[in-house]
Amino acid sequence: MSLQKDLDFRTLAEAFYLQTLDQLSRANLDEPSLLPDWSRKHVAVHMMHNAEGFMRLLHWARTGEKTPMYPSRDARDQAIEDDVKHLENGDVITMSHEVADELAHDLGLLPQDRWETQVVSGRGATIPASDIPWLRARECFIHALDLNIGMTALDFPAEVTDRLLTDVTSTWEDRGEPVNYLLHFTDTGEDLHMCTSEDTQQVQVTGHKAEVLQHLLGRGWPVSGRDDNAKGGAGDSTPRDLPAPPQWL
Ligand SMILES: O=C(O)/C=C/C(=O)CC(=O)C(=O)O
Repeated sequence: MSLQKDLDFRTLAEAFYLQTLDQLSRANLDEPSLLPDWSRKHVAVHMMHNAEGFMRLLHWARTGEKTPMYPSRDARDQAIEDDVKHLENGDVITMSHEVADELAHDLGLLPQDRWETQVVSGRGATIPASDIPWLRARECFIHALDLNIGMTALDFPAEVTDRLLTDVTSTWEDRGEPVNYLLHFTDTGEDLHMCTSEDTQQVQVTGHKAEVLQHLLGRGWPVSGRDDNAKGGAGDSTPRDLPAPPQWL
């Protein structure tokens, strides 16, 4: 995947996320997100901190000065809780826009020959700086769903759905997570055998590629007006029968 493509995905994703956030009033930012124990405000604050963390990694790549994304995972979690408590809801929405602009600015500052500089992600993985645009893009797309206003993976561009499916597979493979899925996509007619362990009982999932993706991401089955979905999904396995997938990140 080219760097320019990932930069374009990031721009698109940021707009997708901010348009979702902007539909919330100040008051309903306090309501639950799709993530356990997190309000929508937790998601929004995390997204601001995530952009700031990626800016620290871009600084690292640009200057060589080692500036980690977060001091530690615990410090990251505490900083989210602190800002949820202390920031006004209206300020969180305004600052979310500002920080996205700052990140776009910093991405534009990185010279061509610094993109392959190795930095350390917030999850401790050593990555080239060129991974940052896509990592931010996927945070934006997935956390837009977590804001819990009814946005679904069916709203993602098809290329993003494909890319996220590849990410889910490679993450499970890298982690040695035993999965054995036979996926049938009703929109494209494709079958995908996503298998890291033949010994694991096979689970068959049938639906639009985006619906299947959303399920595999652990965000439930999208509620839509489609007839086959209303019946619980066409094919061998209805969404209601499906076991929860392993956590992917
Ligand atoms: O998705 C990844 O592999 C990496 C993501 C991050 O480094 C960002 C975070 O984990 C975070 O902001 O909490």
